[in-house]
Amino acid sequence: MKGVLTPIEMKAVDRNTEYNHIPTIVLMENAGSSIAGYIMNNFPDKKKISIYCGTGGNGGDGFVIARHLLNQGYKIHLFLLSKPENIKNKDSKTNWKSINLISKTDKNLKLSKITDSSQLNPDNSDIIIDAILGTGVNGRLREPISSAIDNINYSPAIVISVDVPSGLNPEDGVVYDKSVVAHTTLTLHKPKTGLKLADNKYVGNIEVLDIGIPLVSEEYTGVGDLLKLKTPSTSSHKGENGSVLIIGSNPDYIGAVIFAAEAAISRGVDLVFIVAPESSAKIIKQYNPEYIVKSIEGDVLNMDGYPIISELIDRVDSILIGSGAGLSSQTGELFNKIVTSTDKKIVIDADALKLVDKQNIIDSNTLVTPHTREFKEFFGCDLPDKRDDKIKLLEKLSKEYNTVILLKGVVDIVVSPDDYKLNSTGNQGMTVGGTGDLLAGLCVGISTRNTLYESAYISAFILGNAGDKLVEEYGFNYTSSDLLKII
Ligand SMILES: NC(=O)C1=CN([C@@H]2O[C@H](COP(=O)(O)OP(=O)(O)OC[C@H]3O[C@@H](n4cnc5c(N)ncnc54)[C@H](O)[C@@H]3O)[C@@H](O)[C@H]2O)[C@H](O)CC1
Ligand SMILES: [K+]
Repeated sequence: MKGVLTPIEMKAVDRNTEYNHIPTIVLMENAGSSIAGYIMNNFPDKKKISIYCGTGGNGGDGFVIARHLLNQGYKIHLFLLSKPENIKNKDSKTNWKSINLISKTDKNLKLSKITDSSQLNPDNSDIIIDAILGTGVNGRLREPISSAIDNINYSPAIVISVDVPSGLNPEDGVVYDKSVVAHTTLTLHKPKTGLKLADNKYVGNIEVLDIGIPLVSEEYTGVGDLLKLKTPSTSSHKGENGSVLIIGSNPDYIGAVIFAAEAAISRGVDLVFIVAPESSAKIIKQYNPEYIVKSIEGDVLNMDGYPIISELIDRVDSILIGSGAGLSSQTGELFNKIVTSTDKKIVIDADALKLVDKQNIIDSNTLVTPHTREFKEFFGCDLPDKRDDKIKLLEKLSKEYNTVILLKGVVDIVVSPDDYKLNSTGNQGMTVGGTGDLLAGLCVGISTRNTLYESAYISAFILGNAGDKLVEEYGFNYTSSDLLKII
């Protein structure tokens, strides 16, 4: 598992936790109470505390912290840096209502709604808690947040930032406008990449607080991972939303490239080029006018097609080789030439796994998608029985051959040189022909805008999920065409 997360990876883990039946308000409660616990353990005697709150989840953490510290006898002045109706986050809204109610009854809590910076006065509390902005900050800091940050930075108080110092970019750690200068940053669940990249002056010492997110939310795929998909921009022109080249098929089997092409198109890919032997090219062309089909002379894919292929490689984002290509040595020569002559992303699937020499992928940017038997043939070694041993072996091979490995199985194991993820969606109905081509098509389609690693585990999740939906309706005898309709 990764030690630091980008904000979007954190959001995905958050969302996966909800998918794993833990409501997000529980995470906010855990965040707030663990931060309050840190304050009580480290500053037992500091009794006057200011908490500055924004309108998102970070602010919500602040409301929870106030509630817990009040119970420990602290005097709290809570500043909401907005009108309450601007609080969008549903969990923050709930905690706002509660802390607002408490302020009517508990004399140790003073609550101020700051809508204009003129309402801010020098802050002489012992401790200031910065719960203004966390991973959701974007753009120049608006008022009164901007002045509040100045106020905080001028004060002599010990400043504790919740999750991220407000104003610091949580991804790259850059201060584009201004940021709170924190004595300590209490980051939730895992450090965000920005904290590690930032000038330490802003972050102070980093403490990582657990908030009850189970390992499964990171180790396994979930709906949260779909948040990582780069959505096609509406104002895009043809080809901006990704273009792929699929090289496959042989006279006996043309369905593979069609399933792969349709799956890629289902992910919003604009341009699908297909290179096939002339005998199958004619039929493929008729299937969908969207395809740009180039045919190669001869019955099977061979080196005569390399000139047109290398031209197309320059025009696309990602390449898929193997779908129903057959096992002729001429095709093998072509595939090995392709993997050694471009640094574009390449998905090596199906028959290509029997034709490409693993030594040839080391300097390329590849994803291999074997099932158990294809794995043994491609890597020339057996798979251990225990899953942890499988993961260790896959991590070793992934590093050795600089490739992402999607090992298909009841639980798919996806391994990159620096991380792994498991996918448990799907069912035994998925063994029907064509599902591997759909998966490869999803991978090459998603990889036009995401990494090969993300595309592999997100594709496995999407396809398995589609299969699970079909089982509910049809039992196990569904077809790949049914799957295609769902994805
Ligand atoms: N698993 C977890 O990590 C948990 C995290 N939690 C906390 O939630 C925040 C993320 O919440 P989110 O609502 O996505 O974003 P923020 O609260 O950081 O800010 C969004 C909020 O702020 C406004 N805003 C954004 N940019 C600006 C700006 N430039 N100027 C002014 N205002 C701005 C925006 O309008 C939004 O209203 C995370 O950091 C944690 O602290 C939860 O506790 C749950 C578990
Ligand atoms: K903050």
